[in-house]
Amino acid sequence: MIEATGLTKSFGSKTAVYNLTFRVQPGKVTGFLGPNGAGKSTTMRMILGLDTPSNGTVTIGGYQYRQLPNAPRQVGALLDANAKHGGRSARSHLLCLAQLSGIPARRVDEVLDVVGLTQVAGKRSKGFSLGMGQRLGIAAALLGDPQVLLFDEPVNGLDPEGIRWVRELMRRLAGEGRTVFVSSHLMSEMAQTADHLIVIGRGQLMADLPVRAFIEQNSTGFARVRTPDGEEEQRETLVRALTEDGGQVLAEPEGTLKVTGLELPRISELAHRVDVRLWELSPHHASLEEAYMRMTQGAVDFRSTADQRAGLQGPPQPPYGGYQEPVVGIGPPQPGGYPPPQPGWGAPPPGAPVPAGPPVVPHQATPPAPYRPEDAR
Ligand SMILES: Nc1ncnc2c1ncn2[C@@H]1O[C@H](COP(=O)(O)OP(=O)(O)OP(=O)(O)O)[C@@H](O)[C@H]1O
Repeated sequence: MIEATGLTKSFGSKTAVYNLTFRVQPGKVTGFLGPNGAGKSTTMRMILGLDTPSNGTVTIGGYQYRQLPNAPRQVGALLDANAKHGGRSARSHLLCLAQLSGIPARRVDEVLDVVGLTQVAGKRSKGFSLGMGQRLGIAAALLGDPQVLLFDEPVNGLDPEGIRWVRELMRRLAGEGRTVFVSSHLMSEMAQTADHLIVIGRGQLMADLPVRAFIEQNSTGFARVRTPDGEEEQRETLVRALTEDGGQVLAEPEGTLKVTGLELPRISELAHRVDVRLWELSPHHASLEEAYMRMTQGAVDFRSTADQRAGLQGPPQPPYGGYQEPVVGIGPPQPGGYPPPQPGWGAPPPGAPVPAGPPVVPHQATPPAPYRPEDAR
């Protein structure tokens, strides 16, 4: 198990990680998520003794990494796939690492096989693609057959087949009872890989919970409704009834309606009342990606703006301005697609985990601007 308590790291006046407390349990894949610059790599480096915490502690199996007996046999990590001598072949790179850690040389061929690099084992790694480099980094992490594994963005540069392979590998390693801690930006990937999530923003803990609970607590449910095709009047009648009853209705390109703010039985009742037949009425949840975006929106360090093009003339427009997602509701259609979020719609629902607030413990480090739920609106 990995255990962090009050973990803090400052670089000069920059606080990269602030007061992080969490546990990473064995037998599970724990996803470590956060926007760019959130502090994921810094945290992983502190776990591995590569950075010294400014405050707090982090241990693996009760020991700080540097105190761990025979650490390379207990902990394997992929931090930076480029951290290798490009002039060496994949095999000799791994052989060097094995020798340094007292690992038998035959293990090198085993891990090359596991990551699918046997055929290029004699080639210099500087000619490797990003994906091959990632595979070599994963091979190095597996060398000591460790019980604890840390992977920083392991699917970076991998093609879909490679991504699936990493996913299966992580699941298999956790299934063998190992502790697997993996950072990623890809929520969709984590949804399929992780059992548990630790989410940070601006170095602070924002969520620590099972994937399923994360989705349930952070996603706004919605109903998808379909009225008989070609019966526009029926559809308009239903939209009016739903919006008058407090629902928000969005037309989807496939002809269905996305309804929020009303329970399914209520939608059914209203449809019955206005005599509209339904071809579909189904419950849905926002994806993990949507929940994550909403949670971390206020803690993003890097934001893009629309390209103003310095007054340059834009490319020619299609004659009718291109496709715009229609907005259904009473009144004239609004420009720009979806209407603005309503109060309580798109914001974290009641009961959602409250992100780490202002510090309670006096501290030398300057906390980063605390995340405020209103930032996400
Ligand atoms: N050695 C360093 N010196 C100064 N600042 C640093 C150092 N290492 C990290 N930082 C800063 O700390 C913050 C956290 O960086 P970190 O790399 O841990 O984030 P991350 O979540 O891993 O980001 P990414 O997903 O983009 O890799 C960033 O603002 C970064 O610029």
